[in-house]
Amino acid sequence: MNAQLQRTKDGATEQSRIAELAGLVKVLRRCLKESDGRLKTFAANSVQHEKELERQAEGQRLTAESSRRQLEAQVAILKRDAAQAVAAQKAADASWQAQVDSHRAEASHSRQELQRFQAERDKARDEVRRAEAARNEVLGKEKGIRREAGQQLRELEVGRGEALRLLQEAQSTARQREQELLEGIRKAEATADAAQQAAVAANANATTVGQDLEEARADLRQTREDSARTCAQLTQALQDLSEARSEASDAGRRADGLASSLATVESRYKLLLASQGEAQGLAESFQAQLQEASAAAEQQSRQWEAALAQSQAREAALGQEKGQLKGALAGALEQQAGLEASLSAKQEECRRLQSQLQESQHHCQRLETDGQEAAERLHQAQQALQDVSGQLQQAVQARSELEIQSQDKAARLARMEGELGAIQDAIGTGSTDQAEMLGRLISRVAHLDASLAQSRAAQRAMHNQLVELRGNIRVFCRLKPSSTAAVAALADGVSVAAHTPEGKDATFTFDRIFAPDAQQSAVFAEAAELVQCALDGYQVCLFAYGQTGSGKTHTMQGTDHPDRQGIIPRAVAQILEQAELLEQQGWQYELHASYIEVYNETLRDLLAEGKGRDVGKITDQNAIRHDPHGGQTMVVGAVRAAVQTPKEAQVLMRRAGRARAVEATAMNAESSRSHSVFMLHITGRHAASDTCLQGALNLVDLAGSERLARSGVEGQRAKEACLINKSLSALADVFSALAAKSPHVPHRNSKLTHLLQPCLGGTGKTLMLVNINPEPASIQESLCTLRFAAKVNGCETGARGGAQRHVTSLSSGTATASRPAASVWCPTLRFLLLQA
Ligand SMILES: Nc1ncnc2c1ncn2[C@@H]1O[C@H](COP(=O)(O)OP(=O)(O)OP(=O)(O)O)[C@@H](O)[C@H]1O
Repeated sequence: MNAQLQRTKDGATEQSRIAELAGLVKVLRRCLKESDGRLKTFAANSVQHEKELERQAEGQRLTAESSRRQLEAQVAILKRDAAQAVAAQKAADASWQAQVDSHRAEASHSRQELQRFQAERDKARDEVRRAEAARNEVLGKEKGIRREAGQQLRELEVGRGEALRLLQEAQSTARQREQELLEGIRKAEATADAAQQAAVAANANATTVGQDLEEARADLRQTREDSARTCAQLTQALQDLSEARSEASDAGRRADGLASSLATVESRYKLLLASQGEAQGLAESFQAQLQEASAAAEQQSRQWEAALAQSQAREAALGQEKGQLKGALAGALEQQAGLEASLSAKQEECRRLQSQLQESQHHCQRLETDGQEAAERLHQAQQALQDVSGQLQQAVQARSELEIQSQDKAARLARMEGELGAIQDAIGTGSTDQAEMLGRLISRVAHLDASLAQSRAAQRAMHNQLVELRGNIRVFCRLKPSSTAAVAALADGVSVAAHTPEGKDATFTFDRIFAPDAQQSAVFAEAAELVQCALDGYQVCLFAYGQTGSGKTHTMQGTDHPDRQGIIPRAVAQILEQAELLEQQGWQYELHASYIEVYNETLRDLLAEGKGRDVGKITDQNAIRHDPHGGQTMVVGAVRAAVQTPKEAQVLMRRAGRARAVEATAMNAESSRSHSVFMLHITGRHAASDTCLQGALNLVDLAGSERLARSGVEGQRAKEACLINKSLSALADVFSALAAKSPHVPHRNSKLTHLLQPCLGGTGKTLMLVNINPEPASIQESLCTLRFAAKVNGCETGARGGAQRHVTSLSSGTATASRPAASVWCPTLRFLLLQA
């Protein structure tokens, strides 16, 4: 236009200049009209932008305000809880301390008493021991004395017996001898009497013979006459006489013999008498000795008896003493037993008190830890609050900046309108300023676009911070409707109370609790922001965990009714909707879905065409392939179906639903006997920023954990149940390793954890939806589930670098795993901000 004007100035004629000027005026008018139109459009755009910005700022402010309020409420609750906990802890401490002190004093008193009794008992025992030793000594002595006395007595008895025997022998010998002698004397006397009688008879015979001789002489004379006759007779008589004489001499000899034998007998008798006297003397001496020995023995025996009596008396005294000591000992033992019993009772009580003390200390420690945690959370919350207040201030500042900018813009608009007026005025004088103004306006529009983009980037950064603040492993808990309930949601919206069979109430806190009346849409609204992260290049996993029949499939899939649709169809719809919205910003998204079943530790493609249990079975043991650069995970051999509309996704889900292993059990008429993983691979390309994002959304409906006794399954079903429980425990092991910050996380222990490794490894984002059947009959399973969920809730994945996006350069294809704060542009978030 300037050149045209210049040309006009330089060489045209007046006419042609007028014509040219007229033409120029027309051109200027057209330009003016165009610029007018563009200005109007710009003004409309600016107004729209301004409104948009205002709306965003308002939304931001409201969000920040509500976050601030929530945080303030949380802070207040935490402060109150912490104060209550500290007060309760102090009171409990004081009471326990008092109890412990009193019990300690009692225990030490009892200990002292026990020690005193033990000392007494020891003394009594010593005395008893001494008495027993003395008694044993006395008994030993007594035994020795008795033995000796017995020995001596026996010896004396033997001596006495010997002496008696000898005496008896001597007496019997003496008596025998005496009798023999008496017999001999009697015989000798009889013989002497007989010999005397014979001699008397012989003397009488001799007298008679003399008389006869006289008579014979007389007769001789007489007979001389009768001599012849008498001579014969005489001779006869002489013969007789000689015979008588021989007989008399025989008798004399015999009398001599008898006399000598009588002398012998007499000497023998004398000898015998002497020996009898000796024997008598011996016997007497023996008798005397015997008497002496007997007397000595008797004396000794008396002495021993006295000693025995003494020792018996002593023994009796000792026995009595022993009895007394025994009594005392028994008393002492009884007392000791009593004391020991009381000591053990005291010790028991002491132990109980100590354990109570320990428990209370543990409780105190727990309370302290809770307090510290609460303080930490408070601190974090305060920091978050500060952050949020900072963000709020920033937002307010941004808003005021925007307001200033809009005021600026209004002023500029006014100025521009003025300028326009001036241009219109200056139509006759030239359009140089108008052209400059147009240039300025164009650059201003570009500047406003840039500031709008900046403000959106700030919003995204804030959103990411918000999601980061909420943690990369989050746990929601949903309670199934039930007429009777042993598990109930608390009013704070983040806790449930479970009434245990022991009659206690256990409280569990999670990121969010859905009461039994929570609608599917409300559950999804909370999960939506995580779903959204998949569009930004994150590996996202959302899984439903819980006992069989607790509502996992209901939560994840729901039914076709729009109000009862579960998370999977809603997530797909949201992602498609967002992808469409982001197209306006230059993003092109591609979605591919796979639907994998893990049944009895075998992978199956639920989207495979065909019928029968073996259709889609993936036999390749290495079918799961993870991108080493943190990109998408593929299952080799599984269908990857392109998804462009929610309808297509629905068709896929129906196809998968038909193929899924479902059985009727005692707990659920349609129990899922497998884990199903809906894998949505999302690839976003942004040519202007040379960016390619690869995210994944894994939506998992786990098979229900079950106790075989309750679910009533047998055979193949029981085997299934065992494998289900095994793979669930492998999942629990992965979370335990993450919670313990173990260097090794056992992802490969089951197909399920291997498949979800990128999401469960600490670099992805995970949401666990815990489904609880609150009916009292399921309380054991509910407690197990809640405990496991609490463990998962305690997992900290920040140490592993936190969640990372997978971003590559479209031109070079090089990949970068980036943290949310990196400069690469995140495509989503407006939706999330509105949700938040
Ligand atoms: N929140 C709920 N509101 C209404 N009905 C529910 C809810 N949760 C579950 N149900 C119903 O309870 C029954 C069992 O639920 P579902 O099949 O989802 O359990 P599941 O945990 O998937 O069991 P399994 O592990 O055995 O497959 C279904 O009929 C379902 O419709």
